[in-house]
Amino acid sequence: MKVKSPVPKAKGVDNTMALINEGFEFLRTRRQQLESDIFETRLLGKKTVCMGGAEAAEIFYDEEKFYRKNAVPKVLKKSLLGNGVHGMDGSAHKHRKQMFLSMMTPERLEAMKDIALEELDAKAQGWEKQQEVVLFDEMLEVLARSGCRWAGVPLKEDEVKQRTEEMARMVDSFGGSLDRLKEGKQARESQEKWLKGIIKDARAGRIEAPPYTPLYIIANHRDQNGKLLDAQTAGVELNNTIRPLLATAYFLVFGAMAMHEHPETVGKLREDENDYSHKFAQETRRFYPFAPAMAARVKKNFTWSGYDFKKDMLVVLDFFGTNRHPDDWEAPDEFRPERFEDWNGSPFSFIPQGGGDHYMGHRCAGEWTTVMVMRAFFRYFVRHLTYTVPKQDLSYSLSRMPTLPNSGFKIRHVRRVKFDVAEEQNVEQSQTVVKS
Ligand code: HEM
Repeated sequence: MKVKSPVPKAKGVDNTMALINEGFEFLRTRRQQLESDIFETRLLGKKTVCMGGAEAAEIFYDEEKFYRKNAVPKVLKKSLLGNGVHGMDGSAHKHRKQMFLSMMTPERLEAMKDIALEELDAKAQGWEKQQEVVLFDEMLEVLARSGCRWAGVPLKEDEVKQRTEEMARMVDSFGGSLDRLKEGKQARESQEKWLKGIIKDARAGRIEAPPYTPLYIIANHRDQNGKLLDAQTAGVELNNTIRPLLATAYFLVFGAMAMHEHPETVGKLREDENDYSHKFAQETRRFYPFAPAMAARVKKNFTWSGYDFKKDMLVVLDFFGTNRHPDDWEAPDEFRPERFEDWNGSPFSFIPQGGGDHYMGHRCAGEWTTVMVMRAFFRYFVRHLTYTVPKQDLSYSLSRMPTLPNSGFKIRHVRRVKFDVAEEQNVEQSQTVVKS
């Protein structure tokens, strides 16, 4: 890690527009240009300290040093995140986080993977009759159906399109365009109303949810004060167990594209020796962009790396740039799944879904499910399907957040070659995933 003294300031009075225009590369490029892993700038008119790299991540996830309340811009609460676990701190956060992690037992992780495979296989049957399939759109629907089933949320057939689109719009909203933020906000309002109703129905016994489902767990969760969550908050948290699964669609499409662009990976995925599919999924999450950064505020004054962090100061951690930091990753801009063979497992150098400890901090509660679904789908793509990849625009812009290959990854001539999805469902993954 390199920090210049004094810590440099990025050029420009306010860099909000530069961040929106440059997207994923904004933080990394500034750190490279300024030759410092910490620099100052102004974002949304406020002085902001930006940092990247594993050591910076370790500090950022130290709960003694940082808090989350009011760190993320309000517009993102109204579109992407809602008013729930993401902005909580201290013991209230740990109590709420425990609620999410109680859903992630090995059995329930396997169940998520199995449900998702079943939905994928059902969808793939239709692909055989279609001339062309846009993988991204298909993945969104498969994941929306899977997430609702896993969460115990009833999703009527005539609601699938609307609810999938809403969740997709919320996920797509965070990159700064006003139109997308507005659409994300409308989608969130509709979802919160829907899920608030589902919570009320579950509490009144009108919907029966088995006790291991997120719907049951959230509807019956009691906060530290011993009271049930109000129905609105419970709806927000229920959404936090379904909506984020749709983010996996981005990684699935990037992974499919990686197979196409690195054909030597296909045979290795098919063989899956030494859990190659796990390494392939990890490298897909490291290499391809999804979550660009996270914000927090300084809890109390402290000095680190020669810089004075002042109480309440806004600090942004560069996720994308940390996943490609040359201190931790050799040839970081190359796609190499094998690099995970002897990876040291640091919770701070590889942070596509946040860093630190899942139980103690804000690291993503759905990281294990994400990896398992990715791995199972990649295995399914190479072992149970054949398809061709027509000429298309597979370029993707790093200035759009989130981003995706322009074509959404089109495939043609799809055939299912093995029809027994149970073969994949029987591949247990939770033991390997929860470890790393
Ligand atoms: C590609 C898939 C996903 C990505 C990229 C992703 C990314 C993230 C990120 C960046 C955070 C914030 C970390 C921080 O605040 O430091 C987060 C938090 C969270 N994620 Fe995910 N996530 C994904 C899938 C999921 C899934 C499938 C679930 C649930 C089943 C989930 C549930 C959550 C929850 C509840 C939090 C809040 C944790 C907290 O504040 O303590 N995520 N995720």
